[in-house]
Amino acid sequence: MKATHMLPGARCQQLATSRSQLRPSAIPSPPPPPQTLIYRLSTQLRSAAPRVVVAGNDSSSPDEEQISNPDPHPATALAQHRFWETQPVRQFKDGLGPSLVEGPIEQPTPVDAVKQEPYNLPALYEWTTCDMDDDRTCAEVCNLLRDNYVVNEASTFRLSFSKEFLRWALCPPGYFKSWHIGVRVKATQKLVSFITGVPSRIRVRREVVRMAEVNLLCVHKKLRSKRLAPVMIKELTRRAHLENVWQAAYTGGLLLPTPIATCRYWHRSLNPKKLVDVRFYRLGPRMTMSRAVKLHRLPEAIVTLGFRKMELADVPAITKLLRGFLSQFFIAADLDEKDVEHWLLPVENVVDSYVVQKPGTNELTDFCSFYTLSSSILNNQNHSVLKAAYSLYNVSTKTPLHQLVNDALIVAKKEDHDVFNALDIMHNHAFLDKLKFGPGDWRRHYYLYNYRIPFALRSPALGLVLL
Ligand SMILES: CCCCCCCCCCCCCC(=O)SCCNC(=O)CCNC(=O)[C@H](O)C(C)(C)COP(=O)(O)OP(=O)(O)OC[C@H]1O[C@@H](n2cnc3c(N)ncnc32)[C@H](O)[C@@H]1OP(=O)(O)O
Repeated sequence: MKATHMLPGARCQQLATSRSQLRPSAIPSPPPPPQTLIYRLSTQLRSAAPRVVVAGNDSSSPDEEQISNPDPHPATALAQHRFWETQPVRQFKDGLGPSLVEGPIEQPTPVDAVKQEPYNLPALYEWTTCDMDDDRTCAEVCNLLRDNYVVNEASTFRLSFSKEFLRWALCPPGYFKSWHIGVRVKATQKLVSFITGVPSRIRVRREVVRMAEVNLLCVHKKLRSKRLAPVMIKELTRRAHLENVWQAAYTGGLLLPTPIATCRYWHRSLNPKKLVDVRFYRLGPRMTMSRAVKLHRLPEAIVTLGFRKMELADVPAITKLLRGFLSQFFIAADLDEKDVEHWLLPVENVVDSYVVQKPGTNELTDFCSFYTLSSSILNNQNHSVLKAAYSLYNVSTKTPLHQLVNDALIVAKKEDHDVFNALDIMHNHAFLDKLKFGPGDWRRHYYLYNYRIPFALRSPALGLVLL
């Protein structure tokens, strides 16, 4: 699970938004519209309640019509990548098709053959392992990210991580401290770069693969474009290999070789007035503030009988519900009870989960969850923080999905979130329009490292939220 992220893969996309009634203004200009299979298929898909999720079907080989669709990322149109062209990832020039083998690209070596020494850094810098339990180190990481992590193009918002959030995101069951990697200036000990991985199990089709979920890659603004990022990535890769982990999952807004799927953030305004004030939204020509407020008004009380906050005792039932739900996606998180306890049990201002308990019984029928991540609002006199909720996993077996998520919107609003974000993955497309989410401008690419999927997946094929 993760992220990047949400978030954070290129998190700026979370900050960009448009909607027919509320239009973006100074928010990032969209990348060129992808003339892609993914895009066309996901559009078609909205009308066609998908159960499955390969760009085509769920049989082991996609049919002719599906594989003859154009490659979403034809090699001729794309930039060269000095670093990525050397890595075990599907290259743009490989194209797509059944002749390519699905699965690991490189085979593992014995762990004792893995390079034992860290990669070289320029002489002024040194490696550090960031102990997130240590308050001072954790604060240093927060500060590095606060000043240097993802901003939107107009530089009006920057993602802002609390210590609690970082500990939740970086210390799941079985995590490796050695995967929380920093670089310091030797002379001053200032932290200037960071990258993290957390261990996870991800099922791709029928294979459950141990992976690192990589996130929070950050290089200090003054050290950009000096090829430090590839060294950070190689060092994390080396440390993952030392733990016998040979695959990774990550997301980002940058187009690199080669996404397994591309999805988009949708935004549901909870506090339209503030969102307009801080220029997250711009009112469309036929929209007034009072109409926008009215349009986005939510009921005061939740609608679903038996809707309540998740508790520790719910973990086994929720794990079962979630595993059943996730089994239908081509690629999905493989979560056990320990994972569910860590990732989904509520932590104030970090993660919220709600269950629906059938009245008069112990049966849990439905589940919804979101995490909280704020952004600093730069250069605004009235507001300094934008509080956003990000949809995690929503499972409905009895309550209609849109009703369940509407109740999540109501509780998120009560907890002072300004906006509720959701990716168009899993079954989310089924509630986005209905609940007045608007599509954001930026896309988020999902990647696998050292694992080839030889066809394009539609975003509803993804049963995996990376932070
Ligand atoms: C088995 C285990 C494996 C584990 C590893 C799995 C892979 C994990 C991969 C990491 C997943 C991270 C997930 C997240 O955290 S996504 C969030 C990324 N962070 C930000 O956007 C924060 C603000 N930006 C920065 O701090 C810097 O601009 C960063 C650090 C992003 C690049 O620094 P800088 O701008 O100074 O560049 P450079 O001169 O050092 O290096 C240039 C090279 O780096 C490639 N580059 C640039 N950005 C990214 C990116 N987001 N993913 C992968 N590669 C990236 C770029 O294409 C080029 O290579 P090539 O195009 O020439 O080939």
